[in-house]
Amino acid sequence: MSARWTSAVLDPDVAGGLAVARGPDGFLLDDNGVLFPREWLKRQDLDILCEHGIGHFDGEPVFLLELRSAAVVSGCGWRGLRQFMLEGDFDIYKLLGYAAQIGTWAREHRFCGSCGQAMTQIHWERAMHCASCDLRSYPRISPSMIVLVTRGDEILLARSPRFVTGVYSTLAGFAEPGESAEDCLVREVREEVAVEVKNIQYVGSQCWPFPHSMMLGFHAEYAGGEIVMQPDEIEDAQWFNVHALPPLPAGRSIARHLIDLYVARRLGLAEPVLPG
Ligand SMILES: NC(=O)C1=CN([C@@H]2O[C@H](COP(=O)(O)OP(=O)(O)OC[C@H]3O[C@@H](n4cnc5c(N)ncnc54)[C@H](O)[C@@H]3O)[C@@H](O)[C@H]2O)C=CC1
Ligand SMILES: [Mg+2]
Ligand SMILES: [Zn+2]
Repeated sequence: MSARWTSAVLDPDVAGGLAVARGPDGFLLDDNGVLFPREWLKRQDLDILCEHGIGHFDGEPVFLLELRSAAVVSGCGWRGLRQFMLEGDFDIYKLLGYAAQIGTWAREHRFCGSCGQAMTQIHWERAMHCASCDLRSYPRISPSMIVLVTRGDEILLARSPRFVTGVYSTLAGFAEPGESAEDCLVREVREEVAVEVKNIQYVGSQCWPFPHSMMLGFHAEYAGGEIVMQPDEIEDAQWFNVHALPPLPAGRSIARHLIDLYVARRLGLAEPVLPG
């Protein structure tokens, strides 16, 4: 949610409004951006898998056209969601992050996971329904813990082989069934760097639509152990002094917020605000 964007379940059988199109290479855009007049967009040569009414932008109804394949639309190009996260209007990124999660979910829930029959959209709540066995499937959200571990002026950062060259970040991992947020955090830190933590403090949360994480951000203090890196997951992990930090994650990420917040407190600077 944001000042300009609010999600809502809208009936795609009602005409009009604006639409975004999502294909394998991201979202369609032209010089005016990603929001197109919906009826115009549907007249283009697009291979539409499904359509969902997703909310309102500046009061206008917005729909998602989820495409089966890429298409050429004259005067338009494609841009991945990550690019919108890194730069440009934050409200548009929020809208597209939501659209991407709904698109991924709709694509992966066309058939009932229980009996295998085709599912249909419910128009009064965000769910796919199986008429055959009455199962309802809701959008998938994956809780993930992310934690900045600190030891006085030092902070523990690590690199995954998937990261941009040189960038170090906070430790993160998906919750498993049976765990509390704190259990997950302690397990992930143990697994990834073999370090023990204490004084776990919740800081804040962030939707991370890559593809459907809900990041719960924490601060924790070092309690013991020497760094032992988890093979494959962690390429390098080090204690960095707050005065000599390596290249850090993107400005809008909660990873960056956790780091900036601790550094600000340590150095007595103004505290940053988590983009939400
Ligand atoms: N917004 C931010 O600042 C940051 C967000 N993240 C996100 O946090 C999430 C977790 O971080 P990772 O270190 O990658 O996780 P992780 O440490 O649990 O390991 C990733 C592995 O978990 C497995 N996995 C994938 N999806 C899963 C799911 N839904 N549930 C359980 N296991 C799953 C896969 O084997 C994958 O290779 C990712 O979505 C990542 O993009 C990570 C760091 C910063
Ligand atoms: Mg991890
Ligand atoms: Zn079924």
